[in-house]
Amino acid sequence: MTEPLLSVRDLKTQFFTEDGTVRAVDGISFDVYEGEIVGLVGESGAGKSVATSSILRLVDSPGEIVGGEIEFKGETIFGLEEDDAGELRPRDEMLSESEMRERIRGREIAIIFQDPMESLNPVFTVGGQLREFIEINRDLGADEAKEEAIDMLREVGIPAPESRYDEYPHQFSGGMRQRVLIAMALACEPDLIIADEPTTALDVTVEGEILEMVTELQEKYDTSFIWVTHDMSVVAEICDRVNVMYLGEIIEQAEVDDLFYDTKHPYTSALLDSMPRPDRTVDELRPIQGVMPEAINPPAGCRFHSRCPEAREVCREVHPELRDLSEEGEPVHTAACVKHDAFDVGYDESRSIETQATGGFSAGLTETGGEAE
Ligand SMILES: Nc1ncnc2c1ncn2[C@@H]1O[C@H](COP(=O)(O)OP(=O)(O)OP(=O)(O)O)[C@@H](O)[C@H]1O
Ligand code: NI
Repeated sequence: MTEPLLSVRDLKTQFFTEDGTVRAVDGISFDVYEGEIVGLVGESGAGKSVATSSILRLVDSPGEIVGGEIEFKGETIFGLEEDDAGELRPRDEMLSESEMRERIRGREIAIIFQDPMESLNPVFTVGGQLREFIEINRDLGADEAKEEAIDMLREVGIPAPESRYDEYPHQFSGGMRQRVLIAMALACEPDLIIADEPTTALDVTVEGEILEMVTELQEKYDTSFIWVTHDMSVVAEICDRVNVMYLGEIIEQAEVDDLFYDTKHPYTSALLDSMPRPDRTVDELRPIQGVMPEAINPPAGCRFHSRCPEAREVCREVHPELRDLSEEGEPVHTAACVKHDAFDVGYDESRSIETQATGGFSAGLTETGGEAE
């Protein structure tokens, strides 16, 4: 197998707040290979955005990447080592802040956010902003950059790009603005585009059109994507491989078809049951029970046990690491759930517990779990 374009290993990012340490990203590992769209999916607060800002080293105080490694095209975006005194310090080969700013962000790794108005300036024309961005990042002259900007607008499906070039962001619809941001992201021909819920605020039809366009552009440019979403139907539509996040951890990792048709983690099943599907009526939708606990004090054992319909006593005690559960010769499919035989921690013999998913107990009672033994 070829080397991954991006490799994230045991990444940990925390926020040091007055209330305590928020373990927003708590030891995640995943790879992105050339030309694939990798999903990062999970409910609000799972740590998806913190994970992506960590990859760009854009985590601000009181947040900090406290551990792990991020390698991109053989270079170290993040990595620590112990010095002679046993203190952790950045490795020598770690890219400097100016290298990140001037060479990596925007050029080699582009990012698209949910709200295009965060990235577009309302007082300048759309075309002007795109042209300036191309001028700066690709060292082109103004005329050439303008031509390129119009081409890019056409490429992302803006009708009559020559005349729309001179319009202001507020004259564009939400979907059109998001297309402009995709044009901006593609303009520098980056190797990787990180898309953080770019279609979440749009209506389903517009979202569908944009996802279709991205799929086409992805094939044309062979760009890799990390696609952040809380929506499994978006995953189904666009991703090649998926990482499911829960409370700072990745709990299942698989190719998209395997994730949908051979689901291994109860949280993934719950996410899938909560999403509309063509083969089900709306009445059959089952929202995930309970709320995600705080990332300041994650529950012991499996972090999902307080909401899991299949939880047993052992789930309160054993904190499962991701394990590959695929058959020999099959693509890797990892999950962090002890109900699978591969974990061999006595799940079958363990007694079922009541959780928010089975009814009966409040979040407080199941999380402390004191009366179990
Ligand atoms: N600046 C901050 N200070 C303190 N905690 C933070 C900060 N930013 C994020 N967090 C916490 O980190 C955790 C992960 O947040 P993150 O924004 O990554 O979630 P997410 O999966 O992107 O959710 P959403 O779908 O709502 O965007 C949450 O518990 C959040 O409260
Ligand atoms: Ni987010």
